[in-house]
Amino acid sequence: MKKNIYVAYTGGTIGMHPSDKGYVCVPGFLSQTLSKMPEFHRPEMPQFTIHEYDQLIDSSDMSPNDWQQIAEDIRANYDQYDGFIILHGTDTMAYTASALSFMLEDLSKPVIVTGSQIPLAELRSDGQVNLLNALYLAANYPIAEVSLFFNNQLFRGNRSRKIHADGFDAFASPNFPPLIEAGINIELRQGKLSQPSNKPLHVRSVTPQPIGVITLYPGISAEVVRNTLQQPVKALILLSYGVGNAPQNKALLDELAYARDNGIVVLNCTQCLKGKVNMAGYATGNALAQVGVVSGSDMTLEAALAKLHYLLSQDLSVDEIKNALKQNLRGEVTE
Ligand SMILES: NC(=O)C[C@H](N)C(=O)O
Repeated sequence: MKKNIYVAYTGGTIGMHPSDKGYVCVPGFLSQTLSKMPEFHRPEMPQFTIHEYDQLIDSSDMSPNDWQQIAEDIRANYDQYDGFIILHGTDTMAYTASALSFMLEDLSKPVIVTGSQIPLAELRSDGQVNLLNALYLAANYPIAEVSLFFNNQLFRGNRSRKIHADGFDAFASPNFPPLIEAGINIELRQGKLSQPSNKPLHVRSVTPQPIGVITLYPGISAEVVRNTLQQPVKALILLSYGVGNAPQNKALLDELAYARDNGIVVLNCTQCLKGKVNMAGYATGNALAQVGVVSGSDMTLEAALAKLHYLLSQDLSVDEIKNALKQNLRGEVTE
């Protein structure tokens, strides 16, 4: 029996067409392009159905409401298909992959997010390799989690980041090894793939949440932090230096203490690409811990933001949210 894969096209370069304003999404164009590519219809390939969304978007326009639409779409088709491919723009792909990982609880089937840097219809497109491999992996490998396939590597979705604006190696997973490497052989990282759940899929809803993100820089003033902490902000991600350090500026630390006293969660993630936060390493990091800042450990910004959206959308107290942020919910953080 051939496997049956559901392909949702949300938008993004893979199905785009040039226009006088640059690339744009054109309804029907992706399906039309694919129908003319015989390799997708070879006997070794699974069966697949393409569902193009009514509003195809550049992924810069993605919002938590769109994450919800994708999650609902997977839920509605979960029993009829063996795996799911989400075709998505690369710009915010790592955010969507992270968000879906939290929203899709108890997955037992593969959900692979992919796209391309050059449209599928163009010469030298990377879309052919990305989509072909994603379909093949979804049909033949036991991937029971949300992952991201790009440039012959399958990454855990909530560990991935876009690291190259115009290269084919656009994604990396700086703090976690790739789940699968697709070379001459397809190599699985033993013990790294999540185990399939034996419970039914549970889709957790996410509603858009007011979350601030501040990158620390030399000379940052307390006013910048104060302005970001204005109502209705519920959480702040602080992209700190190195292992989680910040200037020992009293006015700035007072703003963070204000956040703590007013139920605003402050999460400390490093602005470094690799490694993790350790607020016990230096006095400058310890000062943050003293004012109630929570360690984001080795979570990516994308995973941290998606996790906060997810947690703030559930019925949880501030303390419960702070606790859950430190826990490994979907493989997003190293314990
Ligand atoms: N390569 C791409 O898909 C980039 C595009 N701007 C998008 O994110 O939709």
